Amino acid sequence: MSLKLSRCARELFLKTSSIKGRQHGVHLVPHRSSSCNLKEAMAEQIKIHREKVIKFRKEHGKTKVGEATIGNIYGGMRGLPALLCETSYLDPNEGIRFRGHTIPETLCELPKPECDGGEQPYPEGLFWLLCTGCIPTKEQVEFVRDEWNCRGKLPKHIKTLLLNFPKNLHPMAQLSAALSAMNIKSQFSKKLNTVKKDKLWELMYEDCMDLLAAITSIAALIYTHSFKTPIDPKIDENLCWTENFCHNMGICEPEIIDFMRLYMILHSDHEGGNVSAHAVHLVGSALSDCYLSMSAGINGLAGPIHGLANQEVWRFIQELVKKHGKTPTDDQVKSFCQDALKTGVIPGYGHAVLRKTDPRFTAQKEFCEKHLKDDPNIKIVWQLFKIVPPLLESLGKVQNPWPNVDAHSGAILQAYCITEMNYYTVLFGVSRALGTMAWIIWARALLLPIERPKSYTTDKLIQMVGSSGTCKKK
Ligand SMILES: CC(=O)SCCNC(=O)CCNC(=O)[C@H](O)C(C)(C)COP(=O)(O)OP(=O)(O)OC[C@H]1O[C@@H](n2cnc3c(N)ncnc32)[C@H](O)[C@@H]1OP(=O)(O)O
Ligand SMILES: O=C([O-])CC(=O)C(=O)O
Repeated sequence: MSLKLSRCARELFLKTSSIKGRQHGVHLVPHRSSSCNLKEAMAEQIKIHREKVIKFRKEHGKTKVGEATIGNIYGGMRGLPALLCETSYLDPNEGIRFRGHTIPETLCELPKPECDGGEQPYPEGLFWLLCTGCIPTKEQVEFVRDEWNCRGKLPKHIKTLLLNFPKNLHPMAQLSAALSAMNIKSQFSKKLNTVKKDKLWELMYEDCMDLLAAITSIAALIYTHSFKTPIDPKIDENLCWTENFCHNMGICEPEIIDFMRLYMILHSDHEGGNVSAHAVHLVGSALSDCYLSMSAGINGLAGPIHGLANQEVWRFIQELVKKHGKTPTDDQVKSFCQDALKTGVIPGYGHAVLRKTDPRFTAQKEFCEKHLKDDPNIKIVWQLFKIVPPLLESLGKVQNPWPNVDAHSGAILQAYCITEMNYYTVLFGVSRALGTMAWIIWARALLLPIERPKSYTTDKLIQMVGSSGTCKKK
C-alpha cells in the first residue's frame, strides 16, 4: 500500500521533521540519544515525536490522503490509507525499510558479533533501531541483551502448561496459549488505572521487554517438548538473545546461530497492515496488555496464506521431491506447479502489497549462495524462482508473481537440521514480536485511541451509492 500525501501535506511533513530525501519514501533523521538505556532513549524520542504529531494533526487533521471505494471495502481494505505505523514502511517495489533503512542497509549498519565469525547483526540492535529510529552503538545493543537476559526466566506455570500440552498440538497454538498465560505478569494491566495516560507507555515498555526476554524460552520449550526431549530453558548472561534461544533448542553450531540472527531480523516487521501486526495493534488499542495482543498476532500469523506459508512451502517442495525426485527437471517442476494451481495457490509466491521479489527472499538467497549453494533443496527453491513467476504471470490475475519471504526459509532450516516444518512459523512469531512490541509501546506513547472503523451492510452501501453511482451523504 503506497500512501500518497497531498503536496501541501508532504511539504509540511518535510518541514516539521528534519528529513533526508531517499529514492522512495522519506527517511527521518532522528534525534540520536547518547543514553545506553533504551527506556531513556525512547523517552527522548517520544517527547520530540509527540510534539511533531500534535502539530501535524492540528494543521492537517482534515487533509485527505485517499478515498475509500466500494472496491476497498470488499477487497480487504487493500490500498486504503488507514493505519499509522512508525517502525517500518513498505514500498511495493523496494520492499521494507526499518525506520528508513532497507534490508541491505540494516544488515550492513547494525552492530555484529566481533568474535565467533558471526556475520549477521544482533536482533537486539534491530529492536533498538525500531524503538528509537537510530542505529545503536555496541553499548546500546549490550544494554538490550543484558535486559533480556536478566528478565528471561519463565514462570513455573508456563512450563507446566507447555509440558502438559499434547505433543501434536500445533506449535503455533502452543505459543499463542503460552503468551496469553504470561499475562499474569503484566504490570500494564495491573496498574492501568493508577497512572496518567501519558505514562502508560512506560508500563507497556516494561511488559514488552519481559515478553521479548521470555518468548525465546517459550519457543525453545515448545520445540524440545514437541519434537525432542524437553530441555529446561536456561539463560547464560554471557550469550546473546539468539544464542540462548538456539542453545535452549539444543542447537550450538555458530553458522546456524548466525543464520537465526538473520532470520530474526528479516521477519521482524512489515509495516502495520499485515495480519499479525494489525492484530497486535488492534487488540492493543483496547488497552489489552502486550501478552494478549501478541497472542492475537500469533493466531493471525498461523494462517496458511500469512506466516504459515513457510510451512506450506516446505510441504510443497517435499511433495515435488516425492513425485519427481531430488533433482527434478524444469519441465517436471512446471507441470507440478500447473497441477497445484488447479486446486490452490503456490505457497511463497505473491503478496498483498509487494510487486517485486521480496528483499527478504534475496537476503536469504545471498546467505545460501555463500553457505549452502550445493544443498539440493536450496537448488529447488532457486529452480522454483525461475519457473513460478512466468507461470503465475500467465494466469493474468496475480498482482505479484514474485517470491515472498516464505519461499526460502524452510529449505534453509532443513539444511540446518531443523526438520520439523510445523515449528517454522513459531520462529517467524518470535521474530515478529520484535516489530510488533516496538510498535505497541509507541502506540501507547502516542496515545492512539481504540481502533473502530465503520462497517456497512451491502444494502446500506447500495443505498449510499444510489443510482447515479456517486455517494450520497446521509
Ligand atoms: C509473510 C507473508 O504473509 S507473505 C505471503 C505469504 N503467503 C503465501 O505465500 C501464499 C500464496 N500467496 C497468496 O495466497 C497471495 O499472493 C497473498 C495472500 C499473499 C496475497 O493475496 P492478494 O493480495 O489477494 O493477491 P492478488 O491480488 O495477487 O490475488 C489475485 C488472484 O491471484 C491469485 N494468486 C495470488 N497469489 C497466488 C499464488 N501464489 N498462486 C496462485 N494464485 C495466486 C489469488 O488467489 C487471486 O485469485 P482469485 O481472483 O481467483 O481469487
Ligand atoms: O506484509 C504482509 O502483508 C505480509 C508479510 O509479508 C509480512 O507480514 O511479513
